[in-house]
Amino acid sequence: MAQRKPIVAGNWKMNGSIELVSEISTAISKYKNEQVDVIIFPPAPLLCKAVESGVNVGTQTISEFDSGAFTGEIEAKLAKQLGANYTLVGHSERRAIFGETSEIVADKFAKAQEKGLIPVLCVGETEKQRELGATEKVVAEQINAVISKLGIAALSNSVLAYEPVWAIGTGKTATPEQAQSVHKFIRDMLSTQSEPVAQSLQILYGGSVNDKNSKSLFTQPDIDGGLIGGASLKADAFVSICNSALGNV
Ligand SMILES: O=C[C@H](O)COP(=O)(O)O
Repeated sequence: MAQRKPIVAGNWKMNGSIELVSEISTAISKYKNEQVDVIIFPPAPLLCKAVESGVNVGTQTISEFDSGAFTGEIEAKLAKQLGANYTLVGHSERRAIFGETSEIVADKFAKAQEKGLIPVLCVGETEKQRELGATEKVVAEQINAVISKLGIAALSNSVLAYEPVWAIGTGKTATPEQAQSVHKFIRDMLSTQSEPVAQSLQILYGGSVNDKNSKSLFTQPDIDGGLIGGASLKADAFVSICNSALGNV
């Protein structure tokens, strides 16, 4: 089986402060040469502060357009120049609140890669969709929107995050077995198109991950770390989650 380096990513959403950048960057500086990649996704106004602090940084979304009359948007080329290395695309809050369709998400994914950012493609089903037994169908459609536009090879320079919408910010984490089952489904689905891409792709779990449940999630064979919301805003909890990705908690 391919060795995949774990990633622990903190999505601050529209939270945080200059002080928090300083606190978290100090707390996670010890992971620089460790066997885990730690990435912070601060709100856009904190991007430069976060880069200056020395942490590995991504944006929470990116425009599918090049520069121009797009008030409020984040340009991929500029984000890269400023020091971002990653961007989230298709987070469920962007899909649900800001109307991003899977086609728009695929355009954003393409623009990110074109400008040198690594896209972290977020996918996941709602509670209703899970109840209807449509989890795999929904996740497959969200991933296939990118593959149809760019081909399977595009996924080799990206990260995937499975985030069941019902588990986000609710305290209702998927069980390790539930999460592993969807991660395995994704890897099996991709392996029908490219075994090397399927085996090397890092697939993160997100949804109410905390310092108590991270280890049992991260030790699942197809879970390669986490995309952390609320718990990434607390230095102690976030450090503990990073440690569990290293397997030393
Ligand atoms: O991007 C992160 C996810 O939305 C998870 O958020 P949460 O850890 O607060 O549930």
